[in-house]
Amino acid sequence: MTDIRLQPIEKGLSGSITVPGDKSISHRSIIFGSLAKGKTTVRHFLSGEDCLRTINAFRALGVSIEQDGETVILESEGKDSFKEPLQPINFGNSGTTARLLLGVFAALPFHITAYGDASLTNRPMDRVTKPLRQMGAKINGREKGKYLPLAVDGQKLSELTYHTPVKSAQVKSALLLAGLLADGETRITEDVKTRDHTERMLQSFGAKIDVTGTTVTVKGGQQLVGTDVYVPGDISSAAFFLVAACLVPGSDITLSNTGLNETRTGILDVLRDMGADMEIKEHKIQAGERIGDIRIRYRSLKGTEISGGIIPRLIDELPILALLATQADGDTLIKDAEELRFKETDRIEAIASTLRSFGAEVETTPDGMRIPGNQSLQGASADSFGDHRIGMMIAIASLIANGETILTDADSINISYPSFFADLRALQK
Ligand SMILES: O=C(O)C1=C[C@@H](OP(=O)(O)O)[C@@H](O)[C@H](O)C1
Ligand SMILES: C=C(OP(=O)(O)O)C(=O)O
Repeated sequence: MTDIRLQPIEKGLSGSITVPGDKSISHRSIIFGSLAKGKTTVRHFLSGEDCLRTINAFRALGVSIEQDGETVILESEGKDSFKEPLQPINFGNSGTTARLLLGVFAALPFHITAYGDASLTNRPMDRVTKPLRQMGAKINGREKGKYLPLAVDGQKLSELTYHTPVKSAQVKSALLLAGLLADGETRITEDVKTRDHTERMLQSFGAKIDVTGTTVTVKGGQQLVGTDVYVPGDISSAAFFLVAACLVPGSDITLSNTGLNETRTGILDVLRDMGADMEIKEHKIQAGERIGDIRIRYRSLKGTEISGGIIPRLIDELPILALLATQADGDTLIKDAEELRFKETDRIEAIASTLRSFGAEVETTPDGMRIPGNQSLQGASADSFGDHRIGMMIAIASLIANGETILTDADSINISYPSFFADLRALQK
């Protein structure tokens, strides 16, 4: 476990970078490329630990996957060419790998055991195992299949019509994947629209789906066809530098080729609402995903309320937005974000204890927190708790805290952003 010593910076961030590929889209490119027949070439793939778990799982099923840095080439004959893995599959720290692959494994004619690290072993899987069982899936594990490790006895699944009670793109995606491999027509409805990369990528791999409001319908038995995927920069990674630019006076940075899918751009709406000085140049659509450059310059911001339908559009950005809130003018209130309690850590508690270790005041609630603004931060010794987003939040806090900060367990950042410190240094030149 690496500890890193960090100092406040004296001048604003400047320059332009492209952050690594989107984590959600990178996972899906491997899943769909493996299920497809033919060759799939993925460019600007995120080589973070989570996405490598997804690659390893499909290699264990016999798919040929070659990775050369940010380029991944898959050659597959589709699911009928998969073979039964002889060893348990390790999902590591990755909730997305676990939930989405349970949807796939449930429909394959194999016995597969899967496990994860200590954090993932405590995250709920029944949000997918319950509806998958309604389709006929046979999945067994602790507490009636609530937690990993899980043993899946793949079956021919039947169609499902389901209104999901959790605001989760992982649940929706797991069920759409199972539906694609099942008989009949599967129809998933959610209360609030969550990220829709699965829907977009299914179509770019040649599947026909119907999206009406917040209901997605997929017919089973459609064969996907390999294609080329360019993965946009991950807005959830860009978020750390968007906020850094709003924290450090004099900053003027551009994050080029960033994903602008509107199910992910809640942070841009919040920054605008807080008064940020931001310009967006949208320039292309790749495989159904919008991409553009975001230029942001320092300006002092005001507090806001973040609640309701915007929450799924910025769920992973709440740690870094909470840090920003400590520096805004006025209070910030975060509500309806109970899903934060089911991430790599209980992020409501992890955010609050991290900000408190920097000397800030935070009041937590069951579904969010209230953060007063205009607080001064003191350098701290702060642990990432093994949570990559908390680790990066600590690193950005150190830029404006008085004195030295020691980030312990910095390695967790490799989960989603292995080049984080290199990119931060590039913006400090
Ligand atoms: O579908 C995905 O790729 C993801 C969905 C979100 O999780 P939930 O579906 O649990 O909200 C998000 O927090 C996670 O980082 C990635
Ligand atoms: C919650 C996250 O990921 P996952 O659920 O895939 O572990 C995240 O990246 O913040």
